[in-house]
Amino acid sequence: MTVLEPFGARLRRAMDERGPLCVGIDPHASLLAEWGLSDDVAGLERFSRTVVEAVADRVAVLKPQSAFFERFGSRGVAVLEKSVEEARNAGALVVMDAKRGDIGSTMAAYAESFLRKDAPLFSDALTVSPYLGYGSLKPAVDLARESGAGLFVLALTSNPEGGEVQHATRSDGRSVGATMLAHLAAENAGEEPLGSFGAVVGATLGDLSSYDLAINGPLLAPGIGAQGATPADLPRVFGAAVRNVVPNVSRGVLRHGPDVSALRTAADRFAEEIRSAVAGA
Ligand SMILES: O=C(O)c1cc(=O)[nH]c(=O)n1[C@@H]1O[C@H](COP(=O)(O)O)[C@@H](O)[C@H]1O
Repeated sequence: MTVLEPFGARLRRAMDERGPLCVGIDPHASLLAEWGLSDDVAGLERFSRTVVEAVADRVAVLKPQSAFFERFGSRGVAVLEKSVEEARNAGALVVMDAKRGDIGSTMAAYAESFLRKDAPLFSDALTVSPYLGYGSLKPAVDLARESGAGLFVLALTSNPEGGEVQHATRSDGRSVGATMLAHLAAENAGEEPLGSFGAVVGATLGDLSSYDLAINGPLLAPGIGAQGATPADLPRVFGAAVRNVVPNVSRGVLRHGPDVSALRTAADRFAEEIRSAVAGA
């Protein structure tokens, strides 16, 4: 089996070559309807194929949201498998957005599902939740390292409800979100050109200058488009860390379908706005 180069190195190269945009594959029932597709496996397959065809050859990352596929049971998961394969074949990195998190022994099984190189759903990286304790993610960290894959750990999420957990202060005065960032910085120490263990930090959060975002790893930044953030917000939110930001746009691009060239144009427009915002930072 070929050994993959570490995810962080592959991601850095993809960001340099294609720009950092991540397009989400989020087949909401409402989007299937807007695209004139049926709310079934055939509609799901057409939707996902169209997004891959439109953007997998031009963006650094595609992020399928697993729930929208799981909704259709095993046949939906089969579509997800195919989408991952097609997107990777077209040169995009795939971040599986499944937000897994469990006690360590069960976490090992989730890791086997997404991070073992020959698993049917193997993805370049996986979103994970550390709220059973960062240490519970160890099996995923270990297998990701072995496979050349990565993780995106929920640190400061884009939704307004996240603060009650993530901004909570520990007895040592550090917030829970900052603690997750510190764990990731330790994971990525010494890695070049970029570590493989990223944080999810919402682009919607405003000024994050009180957080140390210098984790030497990627920062997946959802919230642009439908949740109200814009590419122009990125330098203000992320400061010097903006060069490691992978901004995600899902509905902001997807609402332009089903026309392939309209989807491409929308993705290109976001990519260009992101490029100029980051260049001016
Ligand atoms: O991990 C994520 O991707 C994620 C974390 C977060 O804090 N906020 C967030 O919106 N997401 C995901 O990012 C995508 C955002 O979609 P749009 O709001 O349509 O651009 C969805 O798939 C969310 O599940």
